[in-house]
Amino acid sequence: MERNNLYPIFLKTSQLNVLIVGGGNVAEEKLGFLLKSSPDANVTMVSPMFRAGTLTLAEKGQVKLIESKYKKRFLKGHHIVIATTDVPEVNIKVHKHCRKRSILINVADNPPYCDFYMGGIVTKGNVKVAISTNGKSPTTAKRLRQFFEDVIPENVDDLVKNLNEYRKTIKGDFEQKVETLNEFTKGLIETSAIKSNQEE
Ligand SMILES: C[C@@]1(CC(=O)O)c2cc3[nH]c(cc4nc(cc5[nH]c(cc(n2)[C@H]1CCC(=O)O)[C@@](C)(CC(=O)O)[C@@H]5CCC(=O)O)C(CC(=O)O)=C4CCC(=O)O)c(CCC(=O)O)c3CC(=O)O
Ligand SMILES: NC(=O)C1=CN([C@@H]2O[C@H](COP(=O)(O)OP(=O)(O)OC[C@H]3O[C@@H](n4cnc5c(N)ncnc54)[C@H](O)[C@@H]3O)[C@@H](O)[C@H]2O)C=CC1
Repeated sequence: MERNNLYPIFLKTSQLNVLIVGGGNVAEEKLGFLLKSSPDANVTMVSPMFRAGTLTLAEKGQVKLIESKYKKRFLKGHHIVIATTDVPEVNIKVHKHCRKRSILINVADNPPYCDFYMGGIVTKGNVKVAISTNGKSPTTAKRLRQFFEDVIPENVDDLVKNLNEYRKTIKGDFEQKVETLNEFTKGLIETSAIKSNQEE
């Protein structure tokens, strides 16, 4: 069976600068998903035109809009770039410039030119789940995202917060703490395993 070898990480986008090249449909979609997951992300967009919806989204977040064609000087200070123009040569040029500068680049909807893929993302309080199909079926990533949005309970965050409090009260060395926390949370997995077996 093929397997997904990508390594997911959870970026602190408030400490990073993201550049989106282009201001059309795809740019707006990517910006929308980015801000949905990370409303505090620092984003700059460069494009000769922006959609009305993009302007609205930009007002809600830390988004700077530059009305211009792409120039490589706009890469300065950016850690991550998403290229979305409708001119393939421009996207490929952005890719080349980023590679030269070791900046991570995603050419939206163009897997061979992506250092990373955007994923389907579910956020429930402190809990976040990110989904990738290895670029094979973004639609499946979207459907799985919708599925997990439904099935992960809203109060999962209470569990995390309670365990965080409990964690502070446990005495003993690191190993004892790990053991206590594992013993305490064992039931969570067993209960759901029993439940799903019963449902089958
Ligand atoms: C490889 C990847 C690179 C990247 O863009 O990062 C990529 C590539 C491509 N997307 C395409 C199209 C569509 N993308 C979506 C939706 C999403 N696409 C996203 C990610 C990714 N898309 C990365 C892989 C993720 C993974 O590993 O699974 C999501 C998860 C996140 C996000 O966009 O932020 C977001 C859902 C978010 C959500 O809802 O939660 C839909 C569905 C819809 O809009 O209803 C369609 C139309 C239906 C279809 O075609 O499937 C095409 C064909 C373009 C063409 O036809 O030319 C390619 C190119 C190709 O596959 O070759
Ligand atoms: N719209 C969609 O759902 C999908 C689009 N695509 C592809 O993705 C690409 C982009 O699609 P859309 O966003 O819909 O196109 P679009 O035409 O809505 O947007 C393109 C954007 O790129 C900007 N742009 C053009 N040249 C530029 C330059 N030199 N520097 C900076 N910005 C520049 C334009 O001003 C515009 O804002 C196209 O190649 C399209 O074929 C692929 C899959 C789905």
